[in-house]
Amino acid sequence: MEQPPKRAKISLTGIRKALRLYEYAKPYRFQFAVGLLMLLLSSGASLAFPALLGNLVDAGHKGQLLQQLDKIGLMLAAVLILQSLFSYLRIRIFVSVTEKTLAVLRQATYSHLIRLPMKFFAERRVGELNSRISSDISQLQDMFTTTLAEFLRQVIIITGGIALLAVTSWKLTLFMLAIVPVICVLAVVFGRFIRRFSKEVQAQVAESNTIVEETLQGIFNVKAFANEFFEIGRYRTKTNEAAATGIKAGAYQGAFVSFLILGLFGAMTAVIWKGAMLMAAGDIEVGQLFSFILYSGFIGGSISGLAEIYTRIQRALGASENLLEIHDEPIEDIHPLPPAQRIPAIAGDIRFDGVSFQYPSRKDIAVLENVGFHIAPGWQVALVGPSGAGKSTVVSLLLRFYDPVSGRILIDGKEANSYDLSVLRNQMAVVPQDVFLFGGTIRENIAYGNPLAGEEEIIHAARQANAWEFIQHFPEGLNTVVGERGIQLSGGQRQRIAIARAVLKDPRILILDEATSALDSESERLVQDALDKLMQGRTSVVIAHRLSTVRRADMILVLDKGHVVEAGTHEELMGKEEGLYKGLSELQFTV
Ligand SMILES: Nc1ncnc2c1ncn2[C@@H]1O[C@H](COP(=O)(O)OP(=O)(O)OP(=O)(O)O)[C@@H](O)[C@H]1O
Repeated sequence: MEQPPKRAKISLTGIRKALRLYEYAKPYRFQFAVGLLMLLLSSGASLAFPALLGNLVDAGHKGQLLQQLDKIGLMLAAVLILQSLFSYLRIRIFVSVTEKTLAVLRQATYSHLIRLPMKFFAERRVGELNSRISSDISQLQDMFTTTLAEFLRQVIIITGGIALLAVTSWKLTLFMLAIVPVICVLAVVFGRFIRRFSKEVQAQVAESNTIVEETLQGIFNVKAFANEFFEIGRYRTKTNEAAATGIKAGAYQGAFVSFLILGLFGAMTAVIWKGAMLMAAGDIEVGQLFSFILYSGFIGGSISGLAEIYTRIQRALGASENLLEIHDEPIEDIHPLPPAQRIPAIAGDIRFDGVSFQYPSRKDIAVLENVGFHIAPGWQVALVGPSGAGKSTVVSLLLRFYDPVSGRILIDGKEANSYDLSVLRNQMAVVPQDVFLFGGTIRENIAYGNPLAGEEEIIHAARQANAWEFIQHFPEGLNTVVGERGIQLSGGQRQRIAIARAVLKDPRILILDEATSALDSESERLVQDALDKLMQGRTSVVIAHRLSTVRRADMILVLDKGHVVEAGTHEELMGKEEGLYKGLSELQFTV
């Protein structure tokens, strides 16, 4: 479910922090200043409007010459035209500044986000992060395009309006100020109270919808457990609750409308009544009363509007805090590699030396303890062991997604963290268990291994990966779109695309996470054959789930509960009576 937007208290430090985001708007500050000027002018023009209308009424009332009436009429027309022109320019300028600023902010946020270390992503849910960022940025968009302008406009209207009123009649102004703002504030508070109810109804309806969604998605389980009536009951309770809250909210809503009629119309009547008294006493003119009422309406509207703006500013501050939190996270030391730096920089010798590790999110659980092994360049090494033994963690450390808590990882005899991270990762390729294909074409998916590769190289890689044959069979060949709106590839085909990607990358160290789900034997043969070709002449580390594929490995590392418990070739390990490997392999072949 979407989270409600975060609201931050409006405080000086909060505002000062949020102003850091202003950096992104800095290049457009002159444009912004012009926008502000337009705002001032359009607000000023709107203040002139009631005064002129009042003059018009006065002139008419006093039976003044048509000439005089025409003059005021023309001035009004000019004010109207200017106001609409200023507003048009103000909106255009603000929107243009906002769009440019937000584009830069979006780019900066994304480019920071994608360079954050794995640790950051392991601790957060990606979907949440995604919706968080997009909603935070749209809050800021609101802030820059409308909220700020509205806020300034309303402040100008309230202060300017009151000043103008006081000049006309301070007696009536005091009377009006004693009533109108109070009613407006009450209306806002009451309105918020009611909104809380409607939010509650929405939440309850959403909960009942979740029941529908979950049970329909999991209809197999509902039916298999014969829980239809249990679910009907659950749904009935939730919908009845929502209805009860809705009915209660309705009662308050009715009261709110009555209050508005009584309060606002009452206030208006009171001001006009007082104004009429003053007029009778000869204190003010009819036109002045007319413009007085218009100004009071403007002021009342602006006071109510400020409450909404206050909430929007809180949200914008909350959104800035969220974004700044991401911007403040330290990023990985990575950078784009020029083609010259893509050439092999290592031979592929890997040594783990007393490596211990815990995940930063769960520091109490030792995932690897004193793990040591040596892999010579060109070796094929299999990592085996029960689920949760730490196989994937070894690979994550090798990729330097995390650093060991103690011990050292050496690549070609040099500490892994003494290498440039981008250069090191560029020497490695991963063929994962669940191959992730992007929604683009097959060509784009293969070229992910080396975005600079040309057509020839891509085809060569596809051939090496035994993928060319099936790709050729698609009418659009390499340009076939995969994923959601394109062709769905089979598990074996996806794996071969991933292998082609790795071929194209031409790494010194290859990491394979063997698929757990079995492919059919033909597909399995093609994948295995492609992998064999890929592994030639490189150091490869295979997380092996099916022991039948590790027989030919130069070394098998058996992990259990974070320790390397056995190491050796298949024959050596099979020779160990009571050994874990022997046990596992016997278990697998008998099932
Ligand atoms: N990001 C993480 N944060 C915290 N703990 C984790 C994280 N990833 C894995 N672990 C824990 O580390 C231990 C080792 O996990 P790992 O994934 O390395 O095992 P594995 O041998 O690859 O298992 P499998 O064969 O099931 O994939 C497990 O207990 C797991 O719960």
